[in-house]
Formats: sequence, C-alpha cells, structure tokens
Amino acid sequence: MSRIGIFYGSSSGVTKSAAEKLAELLGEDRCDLYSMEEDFVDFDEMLDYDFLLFGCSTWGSGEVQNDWRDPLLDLDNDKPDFSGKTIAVFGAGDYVSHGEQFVSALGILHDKFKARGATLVGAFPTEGYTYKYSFAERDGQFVGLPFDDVNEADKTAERLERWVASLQAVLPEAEEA
Ligand SMILES: Cc1cc2nc3c(=O)[nH]c(=O)nc-3n(C[C@H](O)[C@H](O)[C@H](O)COP(=O)(O)O)c2cc1C
Repeated sequence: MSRIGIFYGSSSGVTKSAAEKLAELLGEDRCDLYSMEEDFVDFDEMLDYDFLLFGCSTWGSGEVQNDWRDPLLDLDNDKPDFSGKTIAVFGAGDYVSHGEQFVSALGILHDKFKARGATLVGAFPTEGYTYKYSFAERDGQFVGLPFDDVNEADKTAERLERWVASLQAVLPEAEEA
C-alpha cells in the first residue's frame, strides 16, 4: 500500500502536533493519522501499511508515552511480523529537565520494531541538540527525529522539514490522482 500510516502517542499534544505537521508535509491525501489512545485497536491496522511513522514522547525516566505501553507489551507477546515494513520514529522530549534520558522512547520503539523484522529509517544528526544521555542515540545519530517544544519550540518546524526531506528517498511513491 502506498499510503503512509502515522501512529502517535502524546500526553500534552506536542507529538500530536508534530504528527499533524508531518501529515501536512508529506501530503494529507496520502497519510492516515492514528492516535494510539483513541484509534489503535491492534497491529493489523499497522500491518496494512508498508511505510509507517511512529510518534512517541518520553515520560517517566526514559519511558514510552502511556498509550504505547500496552501495545509494546502486546508486541512482545504476540510477535506480529513487521518484515517488509519500513518505519521511522519521532517524538518530543525535554533536554533541560530530562536531559539524562532525552527522547529515550525513540530508542525503545526503534529496538522493539526492529526486533519484529521492520526496517528502521529516519536517523537524524545529533548536532544542534544538548543532552547528557539518550537511549535514542546510536553511532552518533538519533534513531529518529527528536524535538523539544518545552525549551526550543522555535526549532521544531525546521527539524520536521529537514526530516521529511531526508525521508523522501525511502518514501513510497504517491499514487496518481
Ligand atoms: C513527569 C515527566 C517525565 C518526563 N520524562 C522525560 C524523559 O525521561 N525524557 C525526555 O526527553 N522528556 C521527558 N519529559 C518531557 C516530555 O517528553 C515533554 O513534556 C514532551 O513535550 C511531551 O510530549 P507530548 O505532549 O507529545 O506527550 C517528561 C515530562 C514529565 C512531566
């Protein structure tokens, strides 16, 4: 399927806004937005798509946003097959109050879906970010797109645009109108 499925979990709306902006940048006519709280039923919905964007903010101390918790437990138990699926992850954090686990949820999602056979794309440079530690940092890059609207909201729009530009090469071709 050439449509793009965007599934997000967001407690105060920051990752939700980013998900909506991503749909706008990618083309709303080819994106389907799902709130993990309101719309997610089971993994079959995700498996309808070959290309998926997963949004998840970080809470607790380096934990996934609440609406992703049970689905990730189900993922471990049910072991759905994500091979052939391409996934990119994005999410909000706070580098000032939580810089010791900055956007670590992205690393958790990345690892969980990679373990289910998905191809993870959308790594983003760490340049321009400040933090002490992030489980989302691998080999000097973030595994997906982080943003911090608590402390540097002015940078988010440009980061989203750069990320979408970097994804163009791996995106499915848009269907003819
Ligand atoms: C209790 C609490 C714990 C948090 N823990 C983290 C954390 O471990 N890492 C991080 O980067 N941000 C952390 N944050 C910051 C949130 O991720 C940030 O407020 C984000 O904008 C929330 O996005 P959302 O509205 O999409 O859920 C925490 C915030 C609160 C209030």
